[in-house]
Amino acid sequence: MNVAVKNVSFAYNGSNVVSDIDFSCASGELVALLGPNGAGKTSLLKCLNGIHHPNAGTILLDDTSLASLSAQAVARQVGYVSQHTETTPLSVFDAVLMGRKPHIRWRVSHQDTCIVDAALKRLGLASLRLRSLDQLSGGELQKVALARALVQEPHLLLLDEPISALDLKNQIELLRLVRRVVDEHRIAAVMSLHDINAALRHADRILFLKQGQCLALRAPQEITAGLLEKVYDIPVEIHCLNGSPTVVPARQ
Ligand SMILES: Nc1ncnc2c1ncn2[C@@H]1O[C@H](COP(=O)(O)OP(=O)(O)OP(=O)(O)O)[C@@H](O)[C@H]1O
Repeated sequence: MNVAVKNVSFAYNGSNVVSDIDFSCASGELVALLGPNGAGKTSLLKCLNGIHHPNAGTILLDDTSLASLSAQAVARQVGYVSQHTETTPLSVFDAVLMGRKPHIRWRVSHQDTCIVDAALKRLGLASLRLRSLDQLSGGELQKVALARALVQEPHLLLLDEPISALDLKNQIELLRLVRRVVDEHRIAAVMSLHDINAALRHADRILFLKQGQCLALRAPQEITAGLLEKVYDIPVEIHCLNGSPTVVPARQ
């Protein structure tokens, strides 16, 4: 799927928190959203999944306006991993199965349960299959949320800080998994992150937001220390480590 965001603005109570954002994300592309707290990353992601309605601009999913699609049609195409996962007494299996809802016609099929089991295995959640969500750790919940979005088989995957509660191994594995899904299934993905180095390693392009505005949209190798200083108001250095640009705090 190709996604085109054209001059999108969004406001809470009349005050813009996303202003005139313009970018595209092609099939097979992973765009990272970076920026300080409160920059508008979550608000922009919620515009992309139809939860929020922009007060200006348009979002096109393969030339179809998102605003013209029913909630069901959006759910068939767009998967969303939110920043906060609700804990309910549902089992892990049932919670992930809910991701199949947009595709289920009359009843859950054998194929649906196979897809769910495969996602649980892929994310290392098989042993927690029957555990209640309210008995999971924050990191396990984050992986359940990704599994639910993956079984939806979306054409556009939206991820809001998907690694914030994960340990190092799980962070690396989850981002590699997202990268693989994007590459293998040629889906488009937009992911907000606070880990700049993870974005540099995994994203094709990075959109920097500050106070709701796009400061830059660049490929990882085009990012400069000056740009990061402008975004985060703190001096940094970029060094090449194992062939990848890596950001560290500037020596004082
Ligand atoms: N429901 C709301 N009503 C009013 N203002 C809100 C609401 N939700 C968020 N905001 C404000 O909108 C702005 C953008 O918030 P948003 O959550 O999109 O930022 P973010 O970049 O995702 O932040 P973070 O990195 O801290 O998660 C912030 O100033 C925030 O205080």
